[in-house]
Amino acid sequence: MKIHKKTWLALLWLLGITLVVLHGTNEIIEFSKGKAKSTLDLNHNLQVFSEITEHKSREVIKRIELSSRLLAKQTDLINLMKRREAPSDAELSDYSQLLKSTHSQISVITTIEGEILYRSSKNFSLIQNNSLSHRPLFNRTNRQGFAWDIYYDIASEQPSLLSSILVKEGDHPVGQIVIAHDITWFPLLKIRNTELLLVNKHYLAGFHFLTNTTEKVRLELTNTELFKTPSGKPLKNLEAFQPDKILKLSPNREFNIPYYQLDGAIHEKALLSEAPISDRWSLLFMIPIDQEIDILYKEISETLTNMLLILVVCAVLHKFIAYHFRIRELTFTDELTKLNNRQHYNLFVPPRLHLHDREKIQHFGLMIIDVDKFKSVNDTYGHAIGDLVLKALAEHLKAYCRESDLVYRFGGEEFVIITEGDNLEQLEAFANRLRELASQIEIIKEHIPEGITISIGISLRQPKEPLTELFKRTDNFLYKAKQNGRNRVEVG
Ligand SMILES: Nc1nc2c(ncn2[C@@H]2O[C@H](COP(=O)(O)OP(=O)(O)OP(=O)(O)O)[C@@H](O)[C@H]2O)c(=O)[nH]1
Repeated sequence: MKIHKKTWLALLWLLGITLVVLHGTNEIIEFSKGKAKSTLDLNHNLQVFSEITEHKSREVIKRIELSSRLLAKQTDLINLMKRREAPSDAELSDYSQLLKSTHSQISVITTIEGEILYRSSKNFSLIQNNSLSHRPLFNRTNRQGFAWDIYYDIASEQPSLLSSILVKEGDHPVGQIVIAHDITWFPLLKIRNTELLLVNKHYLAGFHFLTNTTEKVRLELTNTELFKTPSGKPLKNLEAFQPDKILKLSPNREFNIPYYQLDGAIHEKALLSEAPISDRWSLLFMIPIDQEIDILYKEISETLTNMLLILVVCAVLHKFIAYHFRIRELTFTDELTKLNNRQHYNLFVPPRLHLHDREKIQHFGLMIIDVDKFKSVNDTYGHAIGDLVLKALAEHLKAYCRESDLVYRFGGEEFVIITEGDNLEQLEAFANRLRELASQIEIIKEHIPEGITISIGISLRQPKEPLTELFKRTDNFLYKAKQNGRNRVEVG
């Protein structure tokens, strides 16, 4: 079963969403952040989107311009011929150049398939020559004959004309033969047949012209007597058509139809009319058409749909991830200091103990920090200044800790730091530096001239020691620091 690429895209995003929802781990969140930066960059996507659209639109405009020029040229030539004037070589060469400049890569028609626009009693319809539901127009292996594609509708006793023939290469329409009655023979011989059969890029204009011409042809030919056979019998099932041969006919030659099928029998050299072609068929020409503009429009609309889909998904994911990060922030962050909170500690610290147990980490340290006499700070300077102290101290701790350290506000005026790799001496020295510097924090001293002091308890985790035990032991050292006069560090 072929899965559409949009479905893949949707599945991929769905997988992403599921991963983020199911595993709110750091890694996934960091990964999502990275993704958010690249693929979810709305501005970038919008820019790409507008560039594609602009590029495609420019192409369409260019093709429409060329198309109008070609159409104008064709109309000029037709008008010339209507006045029974021969176009000059220069004009023909212009036309030829224009065709050349507009044709696509296909340079030689290798196969010509017929597809026919024919009029039954009321409607015009398209018959594909390779369609099973219709008989082939052109039977290569058994060439029964070729003829103008004239169909006599016996039921209605009305002659019908296969008024135009679409020439295709594969599935690609490359030209359209239009038979018109009232104008002189288009001097196609001067323009190489292959050029006429080439794809040009002007489907819209070509089609417009074609439809008008076809309708005109239809109206004119319906009223003629052209469709009677010499014997006066109606023609029936004239099937085959060879555009290249028709193009080789010259205006001065008889319009000679070698074969046609009449009532199932093959009649050789039967003519539609004894009259020379110039009297009977005044115009036969091929209008190269191409659906490229149509295809471009389709491409644009597909691009639009795809890009819009991506943008919608991006927008939804943006919101989703933004909410996700916000919820995560609210869950794991202390609102006042923006440090990690106790929930974060409960969730993310225990897994780290495994590393210590497996001796992947040599030292696992815990530090509990408490602001001394914080109650009196609040009482003396007010709660707002108390908050300011907590925020400033949090920044101070964050600034002096390593990236790998985990810094927590544990509640109230109590902070916790988890360290890895430092021995007790190193931790004590670090804690003392923190303590000394805390008393000099500028912003605090602006409000509290004497500054603040902190007390710190430190422990290193013993092998296999539960986190709660470690915390209790460290808290005892903090208590000891308080007992021993505050503004000091106690280790154990
Ligand atoms: N401004 C402010 N104060 C807080 C906050 N959380 C807790 N507190 C206050 O912090 C004070 C803690 O006081 P205590 O536990 O008595 O301890 P202390 O005054 O620091 O004394 P020692 O710890 O013994 O040095 C209380 O007055 C709480 O109201 C907060 O978020 N903002």
